[in-house]
Amino acid sequence: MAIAWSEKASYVEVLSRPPSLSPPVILTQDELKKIAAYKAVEFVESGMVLGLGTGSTAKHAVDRIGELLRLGKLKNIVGIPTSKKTQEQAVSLGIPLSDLDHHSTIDLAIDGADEVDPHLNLVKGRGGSLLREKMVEGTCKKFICIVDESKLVKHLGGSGLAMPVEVVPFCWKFTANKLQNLFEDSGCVAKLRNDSKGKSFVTDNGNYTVDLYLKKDIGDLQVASDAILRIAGVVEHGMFLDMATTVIVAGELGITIKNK
Ligand SMILES: O=C[C@H](O)[C@H](O)[C@H](O)COP(=O)(O)O
Repeated sequence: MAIAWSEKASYVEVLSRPPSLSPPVILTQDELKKIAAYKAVEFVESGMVLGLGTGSTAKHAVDRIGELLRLGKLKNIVGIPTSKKTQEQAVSLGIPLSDLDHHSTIDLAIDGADEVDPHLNLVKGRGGSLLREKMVEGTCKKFICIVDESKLVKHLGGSGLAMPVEVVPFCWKFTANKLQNLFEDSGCVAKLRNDSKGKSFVTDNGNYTVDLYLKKDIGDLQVASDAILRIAGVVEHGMFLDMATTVIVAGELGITIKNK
């Protein structure tokens, strides 16, 4: 049975719905993202230093944190945003902000993902952010990843969708060719990402993004990660290996919380 959206509650955790209640509404993907995000925010406590993620799922979590601060249900939160966009959102919500230079230990980070494998490894960056996310989420005590169930995969990178790599603009074609050749056996095609105006997409850090499209999965992820990072010109890639401590999945049958 599909999860039902309650008009009274901001989210619901139901596996079935009493027949006496009004007919359930099938949730949209965005509503599922919101459910996962709100669940994650239940782990936030006053006084925490929080990594604030980026993307359409993380946006719901940041909104919720802002709301709880405004209502006085959370106090003394410091947010470390993982992108300029999240920074703007947090500022608009009145969330006090800092950065890694001033807070090198983060209690909890909450962020979305593009793919999640059964070992809680992630692909991130299809929305344009990955480097700041990796810096922030790599230094937190707990990293809760929030997704709707469409993000679950058996193997990272095998979905035919982009595996993002942030590269320096200098001779990006050279770097893209190196990346494509590295994964030749997986039928890799490396493409520079463009923005909505058809110009090279520029990250928050002034870099470009090369998206790797793979026909097969890339085998051992740690080996692939190390090989990518050895290419001069690569800044960082979107595989977040062994980083998420918890993944909250919202789906048709309710919420699933997977812990490392
Ligand atoms: O670049 C974007 C980030 O890594 C996002 O967290 C990721 O793409 C998931 O985004 P969304 O929640 O919008 O699906």
